[in-house]
Amino acid sequence: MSDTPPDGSMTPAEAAATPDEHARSAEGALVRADDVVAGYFPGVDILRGCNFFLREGEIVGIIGPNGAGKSTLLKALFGLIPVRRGEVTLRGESITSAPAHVLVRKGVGYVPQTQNVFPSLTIEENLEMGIYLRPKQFGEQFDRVSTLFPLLGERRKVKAGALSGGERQMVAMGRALMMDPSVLLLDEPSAGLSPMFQDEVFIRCKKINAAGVSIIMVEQNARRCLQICDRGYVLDQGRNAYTDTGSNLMHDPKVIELYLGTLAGSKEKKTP
Ligand SMILES: Nc1ncnc2c1ncn2[C@@H]1O[C@H](COP(=O)(O)OP(=O)(O)OP(=O)(O)O)[C@@H](O)[C@H]1O
Repeated sequence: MSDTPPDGSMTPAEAAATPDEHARSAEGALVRADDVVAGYFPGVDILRGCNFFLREGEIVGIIGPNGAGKSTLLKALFGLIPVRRGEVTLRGESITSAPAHVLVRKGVGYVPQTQNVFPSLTIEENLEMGIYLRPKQFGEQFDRVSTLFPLLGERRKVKAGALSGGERQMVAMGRALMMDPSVLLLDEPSAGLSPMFQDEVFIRCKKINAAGVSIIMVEQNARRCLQICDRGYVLDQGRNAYTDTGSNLMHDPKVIELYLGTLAGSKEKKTP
């Protein structure tokens, strides 16, 4: 049975969030989550049947109110919490609840929101931790990552604890890139940064994506996130509420009213 009412009472973005439409669109996706139920405590489900997909080359944003389950969805994709129902696949292969080190070997990187660097280690040592599974490739990968973010090479001997929040975020992303992942999961990369550094983070994400990495990004800064995303998902109470291109979501009256709030009338900024 179709989830979309024939009277067209759903907006296109709402209709796209239905399981039926998800099943149609997610065919051949790089990462795919179907009907995922997950949580932290027995009997308490935070994700209550989430659907998600990422195509090769895309940046996909996940936005929604506080406590909607955005970070929980990333953790479920990365095997940090058990999936109680549903399936997660990578290139069609099941990775449901696979441990993080297995996913890292398969080319998935994850940057948590907080405590994502070792403050007492240098930049170089932090990046070394990112490639402990293949230590012989350290030099080659450090050079590659430093080409993307020259500051990491220039300040390689500086302790991460001495860096600004924006620089620490760069170290965290750099470390996740050391294994040359094809997919990067970013949990609120702009959190706690000043507007200028937030902008830098979004520009950096575009740069990483242009280098061939597909990105899944959870963000509180919903408007800015949607500006750089190919597609976005709005989660609410552990379920899909809306999904569409970043641009369509940004201009969807219901999404503006419910989730973009007072920012709705604000001037849009362009990402170089
Ligand atoms: N480690 C944890 N243990 C128990 N409950 C948790 C844990 N992390 C999150 N939760 C709960 O799961 C729910 C969803 O949290 P989650 O962090 O996924 O939300 P979110 O959409 O990312 O929101 P926010 O932007 O506020 O982080 C919340 O009710 C939260 O209290």
